[in-house]
Amino acid sequence: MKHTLDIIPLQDWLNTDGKPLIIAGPCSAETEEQLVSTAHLLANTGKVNVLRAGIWKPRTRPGEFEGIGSIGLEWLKRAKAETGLLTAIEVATAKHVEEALAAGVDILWIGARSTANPFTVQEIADALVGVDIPVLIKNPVNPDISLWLGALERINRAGIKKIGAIHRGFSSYEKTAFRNEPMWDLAIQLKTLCPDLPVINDPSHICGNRELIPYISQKALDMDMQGLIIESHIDPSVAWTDAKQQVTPAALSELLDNLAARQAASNDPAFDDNLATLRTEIDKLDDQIIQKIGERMKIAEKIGQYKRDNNVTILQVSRWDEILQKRTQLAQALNLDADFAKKFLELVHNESIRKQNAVMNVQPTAQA
Ligand SMILES: C=C(O[C@@H]1C=C(C(=O)O)C=C[C@H]1O)C(=O)O
Repeated sequence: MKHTLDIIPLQDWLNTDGKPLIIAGPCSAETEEQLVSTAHLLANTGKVNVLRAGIWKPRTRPGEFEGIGSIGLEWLKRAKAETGLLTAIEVATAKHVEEALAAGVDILWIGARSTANPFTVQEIADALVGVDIPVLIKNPVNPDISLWLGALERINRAGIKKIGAIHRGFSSYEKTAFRNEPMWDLAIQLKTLCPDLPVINDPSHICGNRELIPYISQKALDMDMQGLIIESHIDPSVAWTDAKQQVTPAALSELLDNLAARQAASNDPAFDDNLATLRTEIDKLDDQIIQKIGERMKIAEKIGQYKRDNNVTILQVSRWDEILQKRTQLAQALNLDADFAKKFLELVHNESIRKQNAVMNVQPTAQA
């Protein structure tokens, strides 16, 4: 099902010359000198559209640096006046919104912790009624697409049509190479539900370290995302926050140069022809896969009838183990990922069990 947000497309409110939107700047505004000099270096690359800076920082523990506060807005004004860069900051309360608007900030974003809290998002939405300013909404910390959509809807209902989403990854219990798990499938779901919604990737917060940023940035462009927000500091080694994930403006410039720009479509007719031929093959194979799965389920149902007539359990662990082992081996021999093969087989097995259960046992309807 498609989602109906009333959106003004990104290219109608921000000209990026057909290139991805690049937002860059320090995690936190620390001093006037740090912010303004970083802004100049970023502007001089000619590759940055918007200067970002954290003014109020949501920190996990008290006692850490919680942002420089309102004075930082004056520094941002100066950076904008001197470089011509647009400016963007995070807002988390109605007061932040008021101050940001009064300071002439160009773009607001809502942070991941705020997106997770509908009261906060509503407070921000109420403060934005009657205002024409672009608002970007980061995914909530927890992998819940409804919360992300809900926040987009709240802001949209306040009359903000210049909206976008920022994919910054999700908290996960498992420790991986990433600070926040990308869980690309959620960003893909959002793009599928809201095809007109610009989605921007935040590789800095996904990675938590400089080294992985180029890889994630390229993947984001390959996922047809419209831009990148990357933390950049004049001297990351002395940054007051997120030191490990910030890059110098020079490193950012190099990183952007090395990204392969991709288009959503090609205008080469030969490419289109070849793609169409290959897609026909995929269509045929998909049809066969679904047909074969249908046939397999019919046999499982037949087995269910036998089991019912002979009072044999549905689940047969040793048979299932054997299938899992043999088919995963086959999958690997065919260059398929073992994990993928396992997940696929598990899905099929669960459905086979559901089908047999339907044959063998009548499920009572729950009383209202
Ligand atoms: C179909 C059967 O029942 C279950 C489903 C299986 C399957 O779908 O392959 C395998 C083992 C059982 O857990 C069976 O016993 O063969």
